[in-house]
Order: sequence, then structure tokens, then C-alpha cells
Amino acid sequence: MAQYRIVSGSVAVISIQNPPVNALSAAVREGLLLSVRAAASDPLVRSVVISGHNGPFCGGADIKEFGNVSHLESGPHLVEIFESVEALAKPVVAAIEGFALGGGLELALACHYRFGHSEARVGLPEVSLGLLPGAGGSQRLPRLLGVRAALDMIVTGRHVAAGEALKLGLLDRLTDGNTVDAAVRFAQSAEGKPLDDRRLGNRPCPPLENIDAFFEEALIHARGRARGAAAPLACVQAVRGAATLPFLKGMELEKRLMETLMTSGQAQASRYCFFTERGAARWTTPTGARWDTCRARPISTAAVIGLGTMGRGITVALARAGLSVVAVETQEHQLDEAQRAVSRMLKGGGGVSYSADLQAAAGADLVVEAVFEDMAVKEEIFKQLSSVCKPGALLATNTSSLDIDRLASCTLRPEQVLGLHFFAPAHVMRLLEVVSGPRTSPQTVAAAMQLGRRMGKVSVAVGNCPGFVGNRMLKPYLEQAYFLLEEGASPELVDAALEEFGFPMGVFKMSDLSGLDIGWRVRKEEGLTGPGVTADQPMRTRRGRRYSPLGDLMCEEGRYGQKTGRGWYLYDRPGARVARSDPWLRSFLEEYRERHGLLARRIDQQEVLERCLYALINEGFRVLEDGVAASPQNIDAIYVFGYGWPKHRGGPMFYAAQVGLARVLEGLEKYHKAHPDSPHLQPCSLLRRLVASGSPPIHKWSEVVKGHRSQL
Ligand SMILES: CCCCCC/C=C/CC(=O)SCCNC(=O)CCNC(=O)[C@H](O)C(C)(C)COP(=O)(O)OP(=O)(O)OC[C@H]1O[C@@H](n2cnc3c(N)ncnc32)[C@H](O)[C@@H]1OP(=O)(O)O
Repeated sequence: MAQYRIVSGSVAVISIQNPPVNALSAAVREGLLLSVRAAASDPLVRSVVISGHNGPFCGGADIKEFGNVSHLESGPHLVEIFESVEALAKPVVAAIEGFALGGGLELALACHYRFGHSEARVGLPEVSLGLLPGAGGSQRLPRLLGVRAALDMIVTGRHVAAGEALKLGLLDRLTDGNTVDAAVRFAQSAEGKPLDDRRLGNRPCPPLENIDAFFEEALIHARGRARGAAAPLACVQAVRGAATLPFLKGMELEKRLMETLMTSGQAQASRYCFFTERGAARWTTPTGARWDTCRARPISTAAVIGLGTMGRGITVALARAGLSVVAVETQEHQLDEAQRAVSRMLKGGGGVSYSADLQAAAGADLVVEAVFEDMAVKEEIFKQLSSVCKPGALLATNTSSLDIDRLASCTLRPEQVLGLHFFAPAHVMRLLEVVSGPRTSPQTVAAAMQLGRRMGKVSVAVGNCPGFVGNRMLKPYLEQAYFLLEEGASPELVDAALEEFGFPMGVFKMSDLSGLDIGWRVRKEEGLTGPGVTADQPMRTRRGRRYSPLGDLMCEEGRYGQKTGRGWYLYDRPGARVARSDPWLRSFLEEYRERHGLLARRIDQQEVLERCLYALINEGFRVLEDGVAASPQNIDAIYVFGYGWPKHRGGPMFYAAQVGLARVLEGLEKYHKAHPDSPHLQPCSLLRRLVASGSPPIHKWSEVVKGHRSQL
């Protein structure tokens, strides 16, 4: 797991060998320590180069070992190995190709010199795993870069490109050629030179003025951005230790903080998200097709139909992935505006051509329809595309809730029709729901999943149902939020509870941002409001269920959210972002309650969280039961990467498991008893069965789901 060889007569080259990312597993740690000792004791060896086998230097500690204390504790500890490296009396050079991340960069920091390939990147991303750089990184990096630059890298966890790393002083030299060869030559030139100053553990941190004020401010800033995550705050504390304590004392502090984080639920949740993101690529379909048995036809040209906000973002995402894109908009004035906007986003043309004619899509391998949410309009477009497009071309819709099967049946190629549900802004948001109907072929899904990866998306294969997975689960969440307003809560109270939980934005601020009119249009299509509803129908009941017309009434008042400068909050002008409380809304809610004989009661944050989140989670269990999502992990990936669910809480299904399924069930039963006219609060049978079978861990839920009719 660590290769050892002598080159040029005096240089020991130690190569970490653990594909695909050369993670520091127990076996690698063992091999590394043995190799360092061998180099120390061999009188012929006068310098050492540490590199990664077959490309990447090192992706850090082996994350797969984290859940298992016995794995973590077997083999030598990273801190001990890095101490031996730093203490070596012969110059040690890190030869960094690909990436040096986490423990990988900490290893490089223990070396006396760092050589990088010009395309390499380095970083300490532990914070995104709910951790801190716990093998000396929080103490050595500030000593090398100074507190400001080190704190930025450690708290954000960002990857730093080689060029920037050179400027920061993190890398000593760059090469465009063979990194190991260059490092070997350099190591030889350093043989016999003094090393004391090269050992970062020996150096003091560069001084910083007003150190207390600096760290107080850093803590406030980190707390503001952390949304309840503990790791960023621990990172600040550890770096403060580097700035104020001798090295060994700082190392003790780092260890204490790391031990607390390592065993926390937040680290467990963040780690789960890491594997969930990657697991989504291993998709399955109901026909038994799988990611590893299905070959995808390559897609190199695409057409986007409709250049509103979504269409523009999709065009940019496809062009950035290297596709040649034709962007089609039949409204000439919108076409010009879209062309300017897309060029701005792409900073130039970027392989995009424009047309007002649907015929321009004829040669594309993939067409993405992104016109507004009107079934009749989309049906007409799919009919035309079916005859215009070349055989074999995939026809996708970006609808966020409409029926894919209905669109497929308008074409002569239903097996090549699918949903590609992008999230706004489409060129920024990581999530892509790849929606397949019963007739969508496995090759179509494979091609879409592969394209998603090229665009840098977390692509999740889901089945077809109203709202697919994400929006289907959002509906009960929104509904409970409206009900809470009727019962006495304010948008501010509901949003504060959700933001404290870790969402970047509460539900009402989110609605204002996305536009209240979107849901209004969908409810009109569904016949829940608008001209189809007769005057004799009770206002707060639809189809025998409780219904809140609050959102409809807001739209009737012209309050669409940020775009009109008024929604659940007040904004300085249309399009402004800063939400202020609106006295009008308070009177509006009071009048509404009075009109409907509703008595406002005191609602606390716990009820807000339980009503909104348990209703959403309950729908998640129904999604699993129906087979619309293949696994709870897929649902969690959708929520973390598309809906702002905080990573340190793992996703809704993971959160349910962490809270305890029995407690979630009990909560739903309590609220359903109090609100029997709200079926979303009625615990679903899968949740009941899971609790009855002893609440198995999340990776075993599929065994209980089995046997159910499944679309996936
Ligand atoms: C008190 C206790 C003290 C203990 C001290 C422990 C110290 C810990 C410090 C650390 O080092 S924590 C780990 C820090 N490293 C990272 O966060 C890097 C994570 N990995 C990545 O960001 C990416 O994987 C990558 C390295 C940039 C490569 O990206 P790429 O897109 O090329 O490949 P992926 O699909 O992401 O990964 C391929 C494959 O490898 C698995 N994997 C990646 N990194 C690790 C890792 N560090 N450990 C174990 N496995 C890793 C990944 O899961 C993929 O596997 P799969 O089976 O195909 O899903």
C-alpha cells in the first residue's frame, strides 16, 4: 500500500498506492510509516520524495473507516506518521499531482518542501465532513500561510488551484512536466542543507494584530454562515490555538476538538451525504436495468426549446459541459434578450447558436423543452418534436410536476422521452432529477445520467408522479406552513424555526423568491382554485380535505413575492432581496382568521418543525413505498442538493432515522389526531411497518420496502 524504491542513487521515493484516490487507509498508514523508517535508517538514502501512485497524490484519510472505530484505531495514527516525516533528518519533498486533500495535504505540510503539478489542487475540506483538519493541518497551515489565509481555507474547505497555492506560499514550486522527476531533482539539490526552518511545527505563527478581536469577528462570521453546523466553529477555535499556543499545546487542542466532532451526529450526517451524493450515480430502473449494465449513447449536440429563466440556465449548463447547443425561442423579442443574457453568463458565445424555428432542433442528440408549465403547450411541442427530430434523439421536458407519460404518448418514440428536472438557477444548482416513465428505455436513462455527470450535477433517477420526488414532498411541507399561519403563526416565526434548523431560507422567504404565482398556476391547473371552483364550495376545504386559500388570496392581491416587491414580506422595490416584516400582512391574517372563525393560538418553534418536517418526511416514506425513489439515500440527495436541507442533518430520511422513527410516528399520530382533515399528517404504512420491525438502520429499509409495487 506504499511502494518504496531508491532512485538516482540517493533518493527514496515513497508512493502511496490505494486507488482510486490513494486514501490513507490503515494499510497505507502502516506502509507509509514503515517506508519513512526505512528511509531514515538507510545510510544510502540522503533525501525522500513522497508521491501518489498513478496520478493523484492523496484524497485524505479513508472516509469509509470513519464509521468504524476499530478500523480507525488499527494501524499507526496519522499524527504519529506526520511527526516522523517532519522529524526526518533528510529533506522530504511532497510531489503533488491531481489533488492533495485533507490528510493528503496534512501529509504534504509535514514534508519539508512541496512540489506541485500546475493542474493540481489542494485543500482541507474536512469541514464539509463535519470535521476539522485533525492530523496537524489546523496547526501547520496557519504557521505556513498566516492566520487569515489558513482560516479561510480551513473554514470554507475550498479546493485551491496550484497557481493560487504557489502565490499563497503553500506550494514551493510548480511544474508542467513530470512532478516526481522534478521533485527527485529538487530533493537531491536539498540534500545536506539545514531543515530546522522547513519544519512547520518548529515555526511560530506569523504575528497578527488585534488577535482577540480578529477571532471574535471570525467566530461571529462563521456562526452566521454555519447554519447550526459545529465544525466551522471548531475550525476557528483550532486556528486560534495555532495563533496563540505553542505547537504541541495547539496539537492537543486540535485532538480534543476533533474527538468531539468525530463522534457527533453532524459528522455522521455529513459523511452520509458524501456517500449519498456518489451513490446516486448507481441507479436502477424497474425493468432491472442498472448503471453498470447499460451503455449510454453519447450526447454531443443539444437543443433547448424556450428561453425563459430556466431555458437560459439549461443552455448555459449544457454549453459549459462542452455540448454544442442550439437555443430556440419562437418569440423574437425574447430571443434577442435571451441571447444577450446567455452570452453574458457564458462570457462569450460558447458553442451556442440561436433560432426562432423549432426545425433548428432537427439535428440535436437531445432536446430539452423548457417552456412554461402548460400541458397543452407542451403536448403540442412534443408532437412537433417527434416529427422534426432525427431518429434516436432524446426528447426531454424540464417540467417540475407535469405527467411525463402524457408527453411521451404524444410522440412516436415514448422510449426516448424523459424528464430532466433542473433547479433554478439551472447552471448553478447541483441537483438534476432524471425522470423516467414506464416506457422510458434504460439507455435513455443512462444517457441522461451520464450527461448529468458531465454537467457536474448530482443526478438522481426517479419515477414519474405529480411533482416527482422533490416537489411532491414539498407540497405537504408548504401546506403545513400555511395551516400554521391560519392557526396563529406568522411567516417570521415559521421562517425563523426553519432557518435555525439549518435551511438557508424559511419556507415563506423561499416562496417569495421563487414567486407565489407559480404555485397558484399549478393549483388552478389542478382545479383547486380559479374559475373552476364554484361559489358554493367551502373556501377552506377541497375534495374533503383541509385547504388553505391563503396563497391564492395573496396572488389575487397581486402579491407574487420579490418580483412584485410584496409577498409574505415587503421589499424595497420589485426584484429587491431584503425581506422586511409587513404590517399589512399581520392585519390581513387577523382579518382572515376572524372571517373564518379561527382563534389564533401560541405556536412554538418545535411545533413548526414537527408539523412541517414530519409531513415532508411522511411523504418521503410514501415515495419509497410507491417506488418513485429507489432508496432513502436518493431522497436525501435530492433534498440536500436541490432544496437546501442542511448537510449536517443528512437529508429528511436520515434525519427521521436520527430523531427515531418511533418518535416521528408518535408526532405524526399526535398532529393527525388534532388535524384529522389533513391526510398528509396521517402516518404512512411503511413508517408504521418500519417501527413495527424495530426501526432498522437506514441502509436496511429497502428490505422492509421490498414486496411493494415499485416503479423503479
Ligand atoms: C480523532 C481521530 C483523528 C482521525 C484523523 C483523521 C483525519 C481526517 C482528515 C481527512 O483527511 S478527512 C478526508 C478529507 N478528504 C476529503 O474530504 C476528500 C473527499 N473526496 C473528494 O473530494 C473527491 O472524491 C476527490 C478526491 C476530489 C475525487 O473526486 P472524483 O470526482 O474524481 O471521484 P469521486 O467519485 O468523488 O471518488 C471516487 C471514489 O473514491 C471514493 N473516495 C473519495 N475520497 C475518499 C476518501 N477520502 N476516502 C475513501 N473513499 C474516498 C469515493 O467514495 C468514490 O468511491 P465510489 O465507490 O465510486 O463511490
